[in-house]
Amino acid sequence: MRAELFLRLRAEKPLVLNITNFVAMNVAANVLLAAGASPAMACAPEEIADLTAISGALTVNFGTLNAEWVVAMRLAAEAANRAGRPWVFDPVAHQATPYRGTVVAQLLRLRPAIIRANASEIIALAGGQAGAAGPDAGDAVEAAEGAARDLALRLGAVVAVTGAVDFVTDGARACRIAGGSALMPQVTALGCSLTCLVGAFAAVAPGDPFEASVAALAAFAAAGAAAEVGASGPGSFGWRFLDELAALTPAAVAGACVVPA
Ligand SMILES: Nc1ncnc2c1ncn2[C@@H]1O[C@H](COP(=O)(O)OP(=O)(O)O)[C@@H](O)[C@H]1O
Ligand SMILES: Cc1ncsc1CCOP(=O)(O)O
Ligand SMILES: [Mg+2]
Repeated sequence: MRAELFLRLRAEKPLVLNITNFVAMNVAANVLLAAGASPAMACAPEEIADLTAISGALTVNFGTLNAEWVVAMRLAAEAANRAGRPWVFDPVAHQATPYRGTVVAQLLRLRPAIIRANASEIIALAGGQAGAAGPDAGDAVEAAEGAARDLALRLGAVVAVTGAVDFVTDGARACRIAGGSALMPQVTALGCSLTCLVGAFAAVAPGDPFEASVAALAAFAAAGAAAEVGASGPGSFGWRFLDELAALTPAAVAGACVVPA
């Protein structure tokens, strides 16, 4: 299934609309291009519904939030729902401020198909006490697995928690994905970029956000492990990672360590 989705992504090059943060815009566009998708970054409320309607999927990331972007995010999520397109939510550091907390509640009501976040963000989303307030995780993925299952059932969404070993669940099914590299959290916006890649896989997997999420995380795990070979730090890892994403094969995506949980 993962290899098939990857081949479909490469063949169809889906247009993926991303409302993402200033830090991630360039990084994520390069990640999507390297993986084989077609990225569009936008945030104007005036055009966001129109752009959503012509895109295969929408991703929403509120890392560098402001009031105008919140309007765009709501309009885009509503347009995605109207058009039957999946939308993926990355609530970066939503636990940091009351403003983010208000916005996260508004956006969750608009029914994301997939939530992709780190362990601290998922724990906080489920109402728990997170070990970090900023964009970097302060909790292990294992500590967020219960919260992820609860959220998936409560929201009717797939929840993908990332870290050293990722965890994906739709409330009924669950699996863990190992691989990647400890250098990944040392390169900014790779988590945000992964959210965009989850959107790309969701665009070519209509009706199966669970498999789409697993495939995207497996692709990152495979490319991350390969990029670590020969990398001497976060800088060289960053460009090697893009090269490895571009060089990914269906066999490498299928061969990633994915274990039912
Ligand atoms: N210690 C680690 N070892 C291997 N892969 C990791 C590690 N930490 C994060 N990753 C990978 O980095 C990517 C981004 O995840 P993460 O760092 O959790 O997101 P965020 O940047 O949103 O906090 C994911 O593919 C994840 O599997
Ligand atoms: C540093 C930073 N500040 C606001 S958004 C952002 C990027 C976070 O990226 P990621 O969640 O992928 O580490
Ligand atoms: Mg993040």
